[in-house]
Amino acid sequence: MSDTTGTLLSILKSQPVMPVLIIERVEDAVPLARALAAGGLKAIEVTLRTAVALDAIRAISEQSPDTLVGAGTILSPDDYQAAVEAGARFIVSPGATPALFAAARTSGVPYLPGTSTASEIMAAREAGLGIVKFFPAEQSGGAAFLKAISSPIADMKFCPTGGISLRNAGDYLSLPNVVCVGGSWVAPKDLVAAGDWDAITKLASEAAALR
Ligand SMILES: O=C[C@H](O)COP(=O)(O)O
Ligand SMILES: CC(=O)C(=O)O
Repeated sequence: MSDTTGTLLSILKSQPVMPVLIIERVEDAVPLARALAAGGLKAIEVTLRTAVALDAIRAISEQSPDTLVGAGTILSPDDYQAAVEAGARFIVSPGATPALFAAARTSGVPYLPGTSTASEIMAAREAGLGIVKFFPAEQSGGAAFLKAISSPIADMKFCPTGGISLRNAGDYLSLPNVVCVGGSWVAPKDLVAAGDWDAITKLASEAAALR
């Protein structure tokens, strides 16, 4: 196992649910991260889907010391580097490309690529990674896919994401090859817009108690 896979596994094993966040207003970043950490979800993924995402990652890494912030929706090596410079402690992408595997090889910051087929999982394994995202999980075969893949590709671990909520998270978390699940349900858009941080802490506590 590579050092970065070891680092990533210890981050992802520390909680059953990884919040996947789309932050529209930079001023929401720190209170949102603190609300999630108060509920027990300290590792979070801020997606690079908004203009303020890098500033949000920077603010969280500087002002929410209990949080371990990662960056999602990394589509290029430039995104990878910008996210690391902003303070991201791990990097997530919806799929994977040779350029991103190369960026990961030369970075000390671990990479969690998205996969949804046996060949993509094998390519990540060949690149030296021991854990990948399974995305979009529900649309790509769900828990049944991960159960089926565990026999031919027995040494890979997964963080399924996409279409997962409190209702079906247990189907994934009960599988031995699943380390945690990702999901946006712990930070709903309306609660973030309303600044209802207590409600988000409650959702995070429910999620943190899974498994
Ligand atoms: O793009 C989607 C995110 O990865 C999370 O998916 P979700 O909103 O279905 O939880
Ligand atoms: C969906 C996902 O994996 C990402 O945005 O990075």
